[in-house]
This record gives sequence, structure tokens and C-alpha cells, in this order.
Amino acid sequence: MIGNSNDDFTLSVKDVTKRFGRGKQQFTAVNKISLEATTDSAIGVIGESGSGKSTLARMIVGFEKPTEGTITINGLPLEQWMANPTDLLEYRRIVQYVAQDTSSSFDPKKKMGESIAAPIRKLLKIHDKDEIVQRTETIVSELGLDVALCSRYPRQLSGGQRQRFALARSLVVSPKLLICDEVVSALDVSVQGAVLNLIKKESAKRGIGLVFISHGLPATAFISSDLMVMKQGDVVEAGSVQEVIEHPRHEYTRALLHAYSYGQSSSEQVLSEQSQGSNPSSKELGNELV
Ligand SMILES: Nc1ncnc2c1ncn2[C@@H]1O[C@H](COP(=O)(O)OP(=O)(O)OP(=O)(O)O)[C@@H](O)[C@H]1O
Repeated sequence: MIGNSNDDFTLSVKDVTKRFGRGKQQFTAVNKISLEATTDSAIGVIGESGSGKSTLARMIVGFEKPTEGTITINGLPLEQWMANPTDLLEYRRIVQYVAQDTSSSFDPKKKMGESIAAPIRKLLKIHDKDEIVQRTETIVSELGLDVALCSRYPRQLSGGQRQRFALARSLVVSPKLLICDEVVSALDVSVQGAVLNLIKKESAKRGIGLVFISHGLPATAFISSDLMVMKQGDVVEAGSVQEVIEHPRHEYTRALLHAYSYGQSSSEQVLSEQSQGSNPSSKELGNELV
């Protein structure tokens, strides 16, 4: 097996480009993007629809191959992790991806408990039935779900409950990096804040790095310590949340901030929500934020 994923984790994305199509139809979805993430990172990726956010995420998890550039984890190229089944499984364990559409990410024929148990068996290689049940029930209750919901099918849950199960399924394998791709966009506003608080609290508590992709600036600023702003495949702005919000250099970032001004200076508003929310036990994120 390559690497030792129990050591510190570093993801390095260097000058990564993705082009789709051929000839005259070819276009660049992601253009020479670089980023570095560790278990301490909380990187927010924000940008309009079609700016390349999901393509970037899909390359990091290995669902798309970069046209150019390199992705390494703990110094080893992603292709090397993908080259044999054992390393691939380990990569799937340490880098977890939660997407927006939870209705299609669960097998409709499997009860929720079985969907949580599957990665325990496959990625943690635990086969003892009692231990699987115990781990499943622990993570499910830690994420604020009633254990009884484990015997329901995906269609029998609300969107918010399914999203929590999706997080449970990712967290149960103790990943090093969690990539959340528009995980709250499809949820009713009444549960968005709760799910955001959960992601922030659980990733900090468990020492999991976060890449949080969203259209929503306040939610992304709340979750993240650094921000990357994407537009048409390019990163037009990057830095700490405070830098980007207080000194937006690109017109697009300024327009985003302007859109979220609710009565006071937009940068003050976003930053105060971020700092208040940085300790969810003292101040939980309001549901109206996203
Ligand atoms: N497999 C593919 N084949 C061809 N084009 C693709 C493919 N995947 C994505 N694209 C295109 O690449 C561009 C970037 O898409 P991507 O899904 O990464 O954007 P996004 O910023 O995540 O958008 P959204 O916020 O709407 O999810 C879009 O123009 C999209 O149509």
C-alpha cells in the first residue's frame, strides 16, 4: 500500500486544467487552478453556475481526469492511488465527497442503516456485525438523527434527514478531507443552517479538512477560513475569508457581496456571521443565512 494515510494529510492541486469536448467545441471548464488542503483547512469555493466548481471537486475525488496539471496526496500522484484496488479503497476512505443530490446517492432498495454499514465493511474492512451496528448507531446519533430512521428507505426521509445520513456515511470512515458540493442548496431554508452548523462542528471536532463548494457567500464564509472565487473556470480571487470579504478585488466578488448586504455594510455582515458562528456552541448559524 502506498503512503501512510494515518500521517498528516496534504492534498496538493497544482495548475490543474480540465477541458471538455474536441476541436471547435472544446472549452475550458477549469483553468490552471492550484490549491493546498490539510486536515486543518476549511476552503470555500464559490462561483456562479458553470464556473467549474464541481469539475474541480470531481477531479480531486478522481471522477474526472485533469487535462493538465497534477493532483497529489501526501506527495503521491492521484493516478498512483488509483492504480491498484487497495490504494484506491484507501483513497476513497481518506477523501470523501458529499454531493447535492442525496435522493440519487442512496440505493433506493437499501435501508439507511445498510447504506451506512456498507463503507464500514468496504473501506474500514470491519465485518463483525455487532461492531458495524454499534458504529452505525453512534455516527447516526452523533449527527442528531433518530437511530430508528436506520430502518427506513431513502424515500421515507426528508431532504434534511437524507443530507445528515450522507454526512454520516462520509464521517463514519474517518476521512482526512470532506468535499461538500452544494450540500445545502437543495434543502429547505429551515434546515440549511442546522446542516451547516453540523458540518462545521463535526469537521473541526474530528480534525477533517473541508472543501466547501457553494453559490451562497454567507454560508461559505461561515464554514470556511479561506475563500476561492471562481468565474468561467478561473480563480479570480483567493485568500482568507476576511481578506476577500474586506478587500474584494474582482467585480464579481463585489457583486456577490452587494447581493448579500442586508442593511449594514455587506462585508461587516458576512464577517460578523462568520466569527459568531465560529463557535457553534456559543452562537448557532441562523437558518435564514443561506
Ligand atoms: N462531463 C462533462 N462534459 C462536458 N461538459 C461538462 C461536463 N461536466 C461539466 N461540464 C461543463 O463544465 C462547465 C463547468 O461545470 P461545473 O459543473 O463544474 O460548474 P459548477 O460551477 O459546479 O456549476 P453549478 O454551480 O451549476 O453546479 C459547465 O459549462 C458544464 O456544462
